[in-house]
Amino acid sequence: MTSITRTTAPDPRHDEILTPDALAFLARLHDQFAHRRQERLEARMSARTAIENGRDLRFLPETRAIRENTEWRVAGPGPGLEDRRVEITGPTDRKMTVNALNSGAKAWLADLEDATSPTWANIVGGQLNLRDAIRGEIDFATPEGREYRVTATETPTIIMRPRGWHLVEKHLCHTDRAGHRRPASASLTDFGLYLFHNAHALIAGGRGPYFYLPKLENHLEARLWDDVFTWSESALGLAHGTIRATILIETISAAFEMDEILYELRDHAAGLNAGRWDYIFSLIKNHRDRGRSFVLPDRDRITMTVPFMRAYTELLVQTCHKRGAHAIGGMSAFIPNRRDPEATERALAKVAEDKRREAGDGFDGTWVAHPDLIDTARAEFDAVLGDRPNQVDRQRPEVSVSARELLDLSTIEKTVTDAGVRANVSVALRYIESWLRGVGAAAIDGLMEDAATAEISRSQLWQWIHQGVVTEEGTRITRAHVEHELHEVLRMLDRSLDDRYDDAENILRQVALEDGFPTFLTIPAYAHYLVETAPAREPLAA
Ligand SMILES: CC(=O)SCCNC(=O)CCNC(=O)[C@H](O)C(C)(C)COP(=O)(O)OP(=O)(O)OC[C@H]1O[C@@H](n2cnc3c(N)ncnc32)[C@H](O)[C@@H]1OP(=O)(O)O
Ligand SMILES: O=CC(=O)O
Ligand SMILES: [Mg+2]
Repeated sequence: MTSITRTTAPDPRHDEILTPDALAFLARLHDQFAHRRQERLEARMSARTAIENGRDLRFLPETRAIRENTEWRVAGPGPGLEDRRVEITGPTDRKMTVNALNSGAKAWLADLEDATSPTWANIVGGQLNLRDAIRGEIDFATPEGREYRVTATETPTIIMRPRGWHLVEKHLCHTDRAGHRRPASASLTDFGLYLFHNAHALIAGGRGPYFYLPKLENHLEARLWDDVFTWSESALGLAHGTIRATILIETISAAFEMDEILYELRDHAAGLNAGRWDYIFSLIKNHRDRGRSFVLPDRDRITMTVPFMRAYTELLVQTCHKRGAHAIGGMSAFIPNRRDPEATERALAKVAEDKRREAGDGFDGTWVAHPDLIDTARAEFDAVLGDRPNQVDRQRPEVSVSARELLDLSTIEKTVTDAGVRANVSVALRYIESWLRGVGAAAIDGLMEDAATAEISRSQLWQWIHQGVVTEEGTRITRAHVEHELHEVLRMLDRSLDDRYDDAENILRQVALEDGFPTFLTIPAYAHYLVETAPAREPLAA
């Protein structure tokens, strides 16, 4: 008998999400797909080893026919997804949920990935908030008496982003037919609970169960998601193709398989998104041992206009429109500050520039991190789209991107500065501290920081140390130098008795200063710091 078991004592409202039927659905999902997830994760390790050993990524010869076949198209937008010109992203706590629903954006990426610290309270609480929001029951008041109410006449279409395949959910355990007990897959948990509780209500409301799929590395991972969708539709009595997915192209290997990823998910795919921050992280991570030619400059110098980033976004728009899929732009990290009009003006100018370029390149919509950015982003897309809901019909036959261009860092100016090292230490440390307190997206030095941007900071530190990079000022970046910077940053912080800087420092040391390179900082950080101990073990479903 297979089962999903909770490893923590129940919280009364959590029982509305972790119902016996929902857990039984999760158990069946895991019976079907847990072993295939494991296979895909093992395949990731061998792919990485090949790159480490000098093999360059390439367009796959064995899938050439899929790329060259001009006939096939994807399902395209489901109801409520036709016009996605501005999408707001953010975590799913109750306040953010109400604010996102009132924001005026066309869609809301309700995020359990980069912007969420996966504490058990955030994960189940997020599911509760989504469930309440979809049923129009999300209004609440803070203890101080501030009331939050959904007042918008038209709320954004909700697109939920489950956690990536690499993560586990240790507060649920799956026992398979052979009696092996393992932590649940975070992706299957997030996807399964959301679909189980909300699919029928979403459809009744004229929209549907829509997902962003994060951190895919290749088309076989897309095939796994497609099989998960098809199986789940059948299990829950939904018509095949009801689920729609927008797939993030945010790993360097996925950039070589955009057509193939859309093809695998063609009955469910609505679009691709250019997830720039994880993309940069993935480029660094996979080539970290490949010598100086893969070293990148200070984080703030890796802009969207450097040639390898342009090659990636141009290819993405071209591929999407060829297949009838939406191309959705990414996140400018500049955020406004309601207490600082000048900083806000600078951020709005940066965001406008970013969105103007995306709309001009053919993207159909874009992301913003903050409600005060919506008007700015919308104006740039309105200028290009006018009354049209999207520009999917705009083909880009003139675009021709080679494998070499996706990987060519030779034309980028590679300056690393002392300030760039200090900024990476400071941002990574402060972000991890926030994440440990359960806050997965934070405004730090005027920028939006989340798990993806923090990964860039820590992986640059690792790579600069291992490649013996010397800064513009002549400092050799060694472990001792980064340790020194870490002490300086810690010394200058405003500390409080209940902050988590000691733990954050330990994590940063582990993920940036040791010889080993954890594939994601959130894996060890989650296992050691976010998992609650188990006061109760309660078998719930069979
Ligand atoms: C790499 C990627 O994956 S990008 C996608 C993942 N990252 C994200 O989604 C980040 C989303 N953005 C955020 O989380 C926030 O904007 C932050 C953390 C960057 C800044 O948040 P704050 O410090 O609260 O900003 P600020 O104080 O200016 O917020 C003003 C109001 O706007 C609300 N707000 C800010 N951002 C958002 C958002 N993304 N969604 C909904 N409401 C928001 C705040 O809740 C606050 O509401 P209140 O007046 O009721 O208190
Ligand atoms: O998820 C988005 C990214 O930029 O990373
Ligand atoms: Mg990402």
